[in-house]
Amino acid sequence: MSSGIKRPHADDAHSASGRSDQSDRKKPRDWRDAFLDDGVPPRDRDRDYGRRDRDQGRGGYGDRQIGAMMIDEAQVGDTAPQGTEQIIVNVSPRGENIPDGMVTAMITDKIRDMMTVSVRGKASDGRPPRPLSPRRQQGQQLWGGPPPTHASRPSPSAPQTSVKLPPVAPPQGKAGMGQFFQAEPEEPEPEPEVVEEEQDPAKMLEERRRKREEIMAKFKATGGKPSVPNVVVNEVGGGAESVASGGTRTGLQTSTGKSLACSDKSLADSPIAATPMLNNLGIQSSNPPSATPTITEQPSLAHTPQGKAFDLAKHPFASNDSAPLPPDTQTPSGVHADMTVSAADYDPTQEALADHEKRQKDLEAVKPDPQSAIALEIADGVGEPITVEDDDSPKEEEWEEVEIEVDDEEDDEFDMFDAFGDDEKQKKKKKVTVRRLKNGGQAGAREEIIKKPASTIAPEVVDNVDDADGYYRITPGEIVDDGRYQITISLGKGMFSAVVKAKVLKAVGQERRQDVVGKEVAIKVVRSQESMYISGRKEAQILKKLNDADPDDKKHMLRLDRTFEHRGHLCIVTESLSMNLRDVIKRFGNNVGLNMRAVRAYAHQLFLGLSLMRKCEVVHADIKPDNILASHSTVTENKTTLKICDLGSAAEITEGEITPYLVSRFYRAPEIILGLPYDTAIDMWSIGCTLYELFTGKILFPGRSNNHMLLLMMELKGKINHRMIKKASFGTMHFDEAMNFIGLEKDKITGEDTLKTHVINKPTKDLRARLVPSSSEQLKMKDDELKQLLNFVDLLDKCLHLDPAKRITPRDALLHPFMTGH
Ligand SMILES: Nc1ncnc2c1ncn2[C@@H]1O[C@H](COP(=O)(O)OP(=O)(O)OP(=O)(O)O)[C@@H](O)[C@H]1O
Repeated sequence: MSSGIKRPHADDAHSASGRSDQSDRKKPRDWRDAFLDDGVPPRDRDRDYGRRDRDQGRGGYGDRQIGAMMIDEAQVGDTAPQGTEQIIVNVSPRGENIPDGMVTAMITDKIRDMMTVSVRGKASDGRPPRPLSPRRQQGQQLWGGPPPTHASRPSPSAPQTSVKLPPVAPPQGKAGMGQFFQAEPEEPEPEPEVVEEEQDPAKMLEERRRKREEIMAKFKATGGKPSVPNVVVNEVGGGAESVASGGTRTGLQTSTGKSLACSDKSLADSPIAATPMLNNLGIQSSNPPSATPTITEQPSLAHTPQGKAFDLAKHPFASNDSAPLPPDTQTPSGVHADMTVSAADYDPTQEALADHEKRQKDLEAVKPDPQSAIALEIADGVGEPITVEDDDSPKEEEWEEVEIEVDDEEDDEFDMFDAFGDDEKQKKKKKVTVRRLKNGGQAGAREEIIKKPASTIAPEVVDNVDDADGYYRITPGEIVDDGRYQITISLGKGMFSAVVKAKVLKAVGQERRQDVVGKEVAIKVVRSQESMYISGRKEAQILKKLNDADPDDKKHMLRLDRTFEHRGHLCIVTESLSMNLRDVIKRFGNNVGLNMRAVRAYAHQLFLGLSLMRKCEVVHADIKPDNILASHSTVTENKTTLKICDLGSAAEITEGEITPYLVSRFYRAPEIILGLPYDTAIDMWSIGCTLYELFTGKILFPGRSNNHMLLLMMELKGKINHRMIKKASFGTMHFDEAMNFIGLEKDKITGEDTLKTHVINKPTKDLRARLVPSSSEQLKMKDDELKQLLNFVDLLDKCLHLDPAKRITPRDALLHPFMTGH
């Protein structure tokens, strides 16, 4: 049985401040602006664009209606000088049924043709082109050619001059398309030298479609979810109400089109993106197509090569970075209106603090046994020994910490007045903290642990070393542990500790190879509370076990140096790393997430870490972006190597005690909430939630409570099986006798808590629909990008299996096609 010390996690209502309004998301400016002719200045148009999309319930292309549009004409701006041209392509509904992808390809091809004309064209009379007006020059900086700005366009009221381009023979296979691009020059135009690569877009598209269908067919069997809404809510005492979202579908199509938010990214890595047109638009991707990550780098079971640099941010035009907003998070019903919670805005510490008391109450049921816990630590040889005296006192006695004054034994310097026989010299006093049992602590006879006195801070500040919450007050420059370390800066603060960066000042003990003078370390200064102290010792003990099992440091587990005590605080010395993954999301993927390559590289490292824990039979029990640290390369500024940290909730599998508050709520597996026995599979669940968050920048299950968490899980993954519910310690809190889910919800009108019975048969939401763009957008993706995205969805699906027995293991995850690329 465990020590009974488990860290509390919040379970209160999630702050509404964490919500992000998706409707505020702007569409990135892109080359499609060239096809808008709404007379709105570009910046305003961006905003308006989004509004129209929302209002009309379709997305992405403004007035252009997908599947029913034609390219009307290409116009050369009336004021364009010879040899250059301003191109405005009007896209207007005609009723013809042209697939969206084809329209895009047609437009892009045509514009590229036109740009070719622009580059190669010369005036028939040999004159150089007329200089551009300043306004056009400005525009040309953006376009590298004609500016498509509002100012340079004909106003809606002014007659537009439609001019035919010089005769550019439509390429083979484009029969019929040429008519859409009829444009005539205002003045006789020079005969351009048109060098046209022979292309057959229809064939190209057909080929892509065929490949795509092959890929989709392969994945259909594994991940497709039904599109039929099927969660029915029967309000107790009321009529049935459907809470099905509007966003469910066959798994590949988005009904709202909002998934197109990131769709423009697809162009950068697609063959289309490589056209001079995009280059001329000034759209530079820091991850050009040639740098597209290959997905066969190393055997996945091997360790990740250190320092292999990769970008983190999503690139505005990278197709595989599509992370559409979950359409099913935007239900007007309001039931799940709080679904979209930005990962960057979420602060789990606040939540943990709010729930601390609740958790303490919960722990009272299982009284911790500090004696056995401490004795166990000593037996394991973690850190420095703590004096523990035999104690046969009753366990129910309460502990207290007090400060007492004792003689300073170190005050034994030569005293010249001794020579005069001053035997009565007063010894200096110093303060020490002792921990003793409240009921039997008379005359100090029951003192248990003598903590180290303050040795490096002036006595006058001794009383003031902790703040009101028991955090040690950090003083940069302070020297701790008998001159061994000097604190430099604060690195972060959690529920249980303040973490500082420090420099090694002296190496103590030759056996400590890690003590290199000048080396930077992190010191976790645990809060001065008994439960946290014990929890900290346990953390060091488990970290040591994991490090010992990974002597070559290949499994992405934080490295422990040693522990010591400072002024009543347990201090855990570890390697010093850079920012945690929540900060990485905030900095490189705020609200949109990181790019697929980074997610894949991080996933690999996390699965390796998890495989080590599984091998050592250790459950981390608090995996979340906050507890995963990235290393910092001062050379490349890359955050490429991860380490799993904060093992304060970790325990041996055999110690796993049933508590519904283990793991931070958003990352909490269903078996914990239900009160079932658990193992390392709970960490796999948390990693699934974390990977989703890394890729989308959104929290997957932002439940307000454990009960709400279960509802969100079942909406996405279907019903929890009856076997699990029957065995669950807390099953009756969430399910009725007929195994229907009982949801605790706030009444929208009265605000009162009400119970609703949910008959859940199948999932109503779809992971794939949340992550994979619409089929028309898929046409713009490279095949391997689409395959990788679908593999990612499949892997997440397996990490998030409701039944822990069926959840993917770390080893299988490392061999999954998303990781191997096969
Ligand atoms: N080795 C380290 N190097 C750099 N920063 C660190 C290190 N360890 C911790 N930190 C920073 O301090 C923060 C708090 O650390 P940690 O999560 O271990 O503390 P905690 O008190 O156990 O927090 P929690 O509330 O998550 O349980 C981390 O999120 C991280 O930003």
